[in-house]
Amino acid sequence: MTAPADGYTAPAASPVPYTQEFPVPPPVPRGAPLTGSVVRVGPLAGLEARGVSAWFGDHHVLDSVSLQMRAGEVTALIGPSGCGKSTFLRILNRMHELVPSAALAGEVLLDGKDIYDPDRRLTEARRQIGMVFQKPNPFPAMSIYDNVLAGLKLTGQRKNRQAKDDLVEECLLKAGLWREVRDRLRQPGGALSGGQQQRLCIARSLAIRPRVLLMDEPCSALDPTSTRVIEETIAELVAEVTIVIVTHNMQQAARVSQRCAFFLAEQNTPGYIVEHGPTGAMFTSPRDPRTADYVHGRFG
Ligand SMILES: Nc1ncnc2c1ncn2[C@@H]1O[C@H](COP(=O)(O)OP(=O)(O)OP(=O)(O)O)[C@@H](O)[C@H]1O
Repeated sequence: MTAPADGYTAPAASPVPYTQEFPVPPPVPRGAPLTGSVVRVGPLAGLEARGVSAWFGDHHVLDSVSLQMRAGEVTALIGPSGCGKSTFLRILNRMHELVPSAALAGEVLLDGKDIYDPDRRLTEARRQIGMVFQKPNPFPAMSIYDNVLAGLKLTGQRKNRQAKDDLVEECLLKAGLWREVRDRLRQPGGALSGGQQQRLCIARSLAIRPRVLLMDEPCSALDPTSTRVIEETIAELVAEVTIVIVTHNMQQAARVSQRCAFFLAEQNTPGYIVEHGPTGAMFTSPRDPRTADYVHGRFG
C-alpha cells in the first residue's frame, strides 16, 4: 500500500459542548431469539481501522481514519454525502482496490490481524467480511434457494443436499425471510419485493459465514415497513456477526447502532472522523458542534 505525500492535516475537533435534547427513538432489542434451528457461527470478531487514508488517482478522499468496530456491536457510519463513508466501508473488505485508480494506506485488523497483510489471501478477507449493498442485487433469474447458496461456489465449498437445505433455511431464517418464502424456494429471486430481495441478499451473505457484515445504506431503496424489518433483522444478527452500517437516516442510526462515527469532508479536503462514540452520547451530548448540527439535520 502506498501513500502519496500531500501534507494535509485534519482539523482538530472542537471541544464545545452541546446540550440540546435529541429524541432518540427506542433501540430495536438486540439478540432476540430467532424462531427455528439456528447454527451458530464462529466467535465474534472485532474490526479495527488504523490510520486509513484513501485516494482515487490524485483525489485524496480519506485522511488517517482510525476506528474500532467492536465485536458483537453495530457501528453506524454517518456523515454528509461525499465524505468517504462508502470508500471506508469498501476498504474494510478489500473492495476499494478493485477500482484501478484506487490507493490506500493504513491497516485494517480483523481480530488483530491485518487483512492487507501480503501473506493473507484476498478471498479469505472477502469471505470473512461480507457486504450488503444499497441496491438489492440478487441474481434475478436464479431461484431463491440458489441465490442463498451462490456464494458457496465462489468460495469453493461443497455440501450435500441435506446440508444445503439446512443452510438455506438457517440463513433465510436469520435474514427474517423464511416464513415468506419457504413455500416458493424455487421461484426466481427477482420475483420478490425490494425489501424481500434485500433480505435475500443478507441471507446470501450469511451463507458463507462472515464474521463481519458491512451494510452500505441497505434500506435507502426500501419502504418504511421493509426498513423496519431489516432493522429488526440487524438487531438479531448482531448477536453473531459484527455489523458496520452506512446510513443517512439518523433515526435509523439511533435505532440500530451501539456506536456511531461521524465523518466529514470540509472544503475539498479529505474525509476524516470528527467524533465517534456510543450512539446515545453522539445524539444527546456530542462533543463537537458539527456533530450536533449534523445529527439534528442542520446540514448535510
Ligand atoms: N470509483 C471512484 N472513482 C473516483 N472517485 C470516487 C470513486 N468512488 C468515490 N469517489 C469519490 O470519493 C469521494 C468519497 O465518496 P464516497 O462514495 O466514499 O462518499 P460517501 O460519504 O459514501 O457518499 P454518499 O453518502 O453520497 O454515498 C467522493 O468525492 C467521490 O466522488
